[in-house]
Amino acid sequence: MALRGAFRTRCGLLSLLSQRLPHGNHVRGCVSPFLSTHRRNNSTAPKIKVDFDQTAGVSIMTLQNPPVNSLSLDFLTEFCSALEKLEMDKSCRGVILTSGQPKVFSAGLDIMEMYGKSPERCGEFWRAVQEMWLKLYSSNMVIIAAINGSSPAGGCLMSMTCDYRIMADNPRYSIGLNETQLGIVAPFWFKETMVNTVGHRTTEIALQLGQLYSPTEALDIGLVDKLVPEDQIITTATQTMTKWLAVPDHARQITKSMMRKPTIDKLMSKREPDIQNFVSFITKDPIQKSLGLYLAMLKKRKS
Ligand SMILES: CC/C=C\C/C=C\CCCC/C=C/C(=O)SCCNC(=O)CCNC(=O)[C@H](O)C(C)(C)COP(=O)(O)OP(=O)(O)OC[C@H]1O[C@@H](n2cnc3c(N)ncnc32)[C@H](O)[C@@H]1OP(=O)(O)O
Repeated sequence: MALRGAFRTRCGLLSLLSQRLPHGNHVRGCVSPFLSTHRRNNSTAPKIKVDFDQTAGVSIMTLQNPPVNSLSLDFLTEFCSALEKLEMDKSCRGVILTSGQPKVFSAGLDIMEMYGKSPERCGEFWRAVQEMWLKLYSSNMVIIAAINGSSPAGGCLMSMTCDYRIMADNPRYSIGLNETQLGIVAPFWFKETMVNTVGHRTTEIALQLGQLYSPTEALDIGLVDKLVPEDQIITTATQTMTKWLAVPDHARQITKSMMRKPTIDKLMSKREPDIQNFVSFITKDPIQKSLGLYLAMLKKRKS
C-alpha cells in the first residue's frame, strides 16, 4: 500500500513545490524530468569544519557543503570520519552542530545521490546515511543542534539525533520530515526518531502530511527545544552545553542509551534488509521520474 501510494508522486511533488515557492513564484508550464546538468559541489575543500575548544571540551562542527549542505555520499563519509575522531578523543565531551551556509542548516539527503544511480551506488549511499544516523544517535558526547536555517527531511533527521535543538527564530525557515510530499516514504528509523522526539500522534500527522513546520510551530510540538535570534544561536548553544556537561558523563550516557537503544538495536538488526528495501524502492521507474521532476522544479523556481 505504501509503495502504491508513493508511486502517485507527480501530484505530491507538484503540490509541494507550489506550496513552498515563495511570493507567488509558481511553477510555470511543463517541466522536463530530464536533467542534463546539475551544479555539483565537487570541490576538495573540507565539507566539515571542526573547531575544538580544549578548555571547554567542546567542538563546533560546521557543515559547509555548498550550496545547501545536502547529504551526499562524500559529505556523509567525511562527516562520519570527523565525528568518529571526536568520539575517540576523550577530551571532547560535547559537539555543537551548525551550518556555514546562509539560510539552510541542511537540505536533507542529496537527491542527486538517489537519481540515475546504479543499485550498487544507491546501496553504498544508504549505508552511509545509516552510519551517520547510528553515529549521531548513539554518541556518548552531548550533541546540540544550532539550527541556523531550513532543515527539511534528512536535515530534520540529523537535528533530531541531537540531544537538544536550538533554532533561529526566523519565520522563513522550516523543519520537518517532508518525504511524503516528495512521494517517498520516511523509513522506520526516521519515523521512530521522530516518535522519540515529539510522540506518536504528532508524528503520525507530521509524517502522513509531510509537514514542514515554522520555528514557532516546531517549538510548539517539541520538534525544537528553544528559539533564539539567529545572531545568538552559538552563544546560546554554548551556554546550554555548559549546563549539560555539568551532569556526570556516565550517568547521562547510560540514561541516553536507555532511551535510544531499542531504536538503535532495531536498525542494527535490520541494516541489510533496510538497504535492500531502499535500493529496490528508489530505483523504481516511477520514483526516479518523480525525483527527476522534483529536481527540475527546484531549479526552475529560481528562473
Ligand atoms: C517503503 C519505503 C521503504 C524505504 C524507503 C526508501 C526510500 C525513501 C527514503 C528517502 C528519505 C529521504 C530523505 C531526504 O532528505 S530527501 C531530500 C528532501 N529535501 C528537500 O525536499 C529539500 C529541497 N530543497 C529545498 O527545499 C531548498 O533547496 C532549501 C533547502 C529550502 C533551500 O532553498 P534555497 O536557499 O532557495 O536554495 P535552492 O532551492 O535555490 O537550492 C540551491 C541549489 O541546491 C539544490 N538542492 C536543494 N536541495 C537539494 C537536495 N536535497 N539535494 C540535491 N540538491 C539540492 C537546488 O536544486 C539548487 O541547485 P542549482 O543547481 O539550481 O543551484
